[in-house]
Amino acid sequence: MSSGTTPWVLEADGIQLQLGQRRILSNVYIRVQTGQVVGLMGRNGSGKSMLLQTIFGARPVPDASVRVNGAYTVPAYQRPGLLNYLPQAPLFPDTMTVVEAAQLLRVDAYAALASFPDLQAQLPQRIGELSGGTSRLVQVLLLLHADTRFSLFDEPFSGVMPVHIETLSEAIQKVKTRKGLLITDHRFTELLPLCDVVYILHNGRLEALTDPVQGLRDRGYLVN
Ligand SMILES: Nc1ncnc2c1ncn2[C@@H]1O[C@H](COP(=O)(O)OP(=O)(O)OP(=O)(O)O)[C@@H](O)[C@H]1O
Repeated sequence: MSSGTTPWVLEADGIQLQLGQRRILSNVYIRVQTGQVVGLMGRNGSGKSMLLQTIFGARPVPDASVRVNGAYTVPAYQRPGLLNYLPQAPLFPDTMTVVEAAQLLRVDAYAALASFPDLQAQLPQRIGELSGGTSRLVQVLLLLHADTRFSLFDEPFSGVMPVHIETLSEAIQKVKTRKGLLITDHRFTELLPLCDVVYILHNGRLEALTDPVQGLRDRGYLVN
């Protein structure tokens, strides 16, 4: 896939979400473009997953505007080749093999796992037979290499061992030359160096941090 010279821009605007008495998202605006990794930070329960689900289109909310290159695109998942989404929960059935999952996404599994030779040996295995961290890593790699303009990842590093996070981060850096990535993860120290833009979600409001490290320190997300 080639994104050409003009970047693609994915924007979500006016996102409001109320669950019971609680306002989860208040008039949220977020922007991701191809060539960027955008980090979404926030405390447990701040609404990060809800926001990703809303952008993807899995959670309809009133008055939400999701636009691609300025054109209204709701639900975004219906537009072929636009975006994919890794939820916190497993994406594929346990009985599916890694090869079958790759075929479903039209991904060359061998190429997608090229940075992880040990994983290539597990291609014929059922996803339910992989360890938790390996399963997570495989899912992230397959979605990362799928032919979409954008990928939305909800906790891609969850359960993945540090040395693999390092290799995965290198793969993300390579892929972002043709993709826009919106990533939320609590592994701030691993995620931050990858990010071109960092947003923080707090009390329903989304704020872009001009100095992400200092901004996260000031808010008590980073100790040092
Ligand atoms: N089905 C539901 N009904 C009511 N409230 C819900 C429901 N699902 C989630 N919530 C609440 O919505 C809020 C936002 O949840 P969300 O999963 O988006 O948070 P998050 O920022 O992704 O958290 P985490 O970092 O722990 O994954 C939480 O307070 C959660 O308790």
